[in-house]
Amino acid sequence: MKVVVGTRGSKLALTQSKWVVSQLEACNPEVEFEIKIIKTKGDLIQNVPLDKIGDKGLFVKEIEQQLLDREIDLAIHSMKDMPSEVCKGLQFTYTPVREDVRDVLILKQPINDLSELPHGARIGTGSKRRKYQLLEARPDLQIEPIRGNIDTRISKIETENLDGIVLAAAGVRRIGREDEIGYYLPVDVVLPAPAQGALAIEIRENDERIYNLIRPIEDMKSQIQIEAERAFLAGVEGSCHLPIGAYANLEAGRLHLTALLGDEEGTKLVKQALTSECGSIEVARQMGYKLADSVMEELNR
Ligand SMILES: NCc1[nH]cc(CCC(=O)O)c1CC(=O)O
Repeated sequence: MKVVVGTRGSKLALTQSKWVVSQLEACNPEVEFEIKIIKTKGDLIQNVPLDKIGDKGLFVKEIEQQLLDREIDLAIHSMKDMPSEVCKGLQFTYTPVREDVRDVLILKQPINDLSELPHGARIGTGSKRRKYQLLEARPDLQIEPIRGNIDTRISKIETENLDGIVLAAAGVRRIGREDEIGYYLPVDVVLPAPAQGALAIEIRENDERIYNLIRPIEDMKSQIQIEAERAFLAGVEGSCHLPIGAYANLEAGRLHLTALLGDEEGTKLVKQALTSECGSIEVARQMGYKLADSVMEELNR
């Protein structure tokens, strides 16, 4: 039996897809997996700032269409890049175990505390979530907009003479550049994006044949956390135009969900947390929606 796996062609996408495929091969020795690279619209307009193109589906639509058309059998994405609404006719399986959720600074000189960054340091990021939270901790920083894949962004430290840039730890580690991480931003300083560090395996709805190949690498704990974070995202109808963060941690049957929402200009950032007994995805989702309502209420007060 042959199974075709669709992925974007960026170094990060390919590395993580190869990692998932090697896990799947180990559990399904009788199956031949083939990786198929699919170009998306998002790959073709690398120079446009992300908040100008808005639509999150940009990096996934072509891949989802090939799933629906049976050109591929499963697709692997960064869950963080997936729109909160799942594509009709498709479903996510329970994600494989999640990487480090934190954001990091890539710096010329590593630091041990955010206060060690020079006054007025120039930090590159195109994300409002990262920008406004960093400015809350260090109002003197000069945030410069940057885009591109991870290698491109890191190279901008030199070419645009920056002191550093912000990236997700997960991506930096996956492409093997974690030596260059200069500081791990604690989640209580910069709350990560919903589902940061998590992968999504997408299949056709009710495709039991393919789902059965994936079941052995599912991770229920990651899934509960991610469902709570993505329910928050769906609840605030998250777009790339607003700073949105969410991080859920499941410990001893209790889910701690922290979430952040701000306005477009960053004049107001609301952060709230909720803790509850949680043993199922349904409860996790309800917590996400509940926190979304409460955060929106405070933002619009
Ligand atoms: N938006 C691009 C993107 N999608 C997923 C990751 C990193 C890996 C992850 O969070 O799973 C990145 C790069 C980044 O934000 O630094």
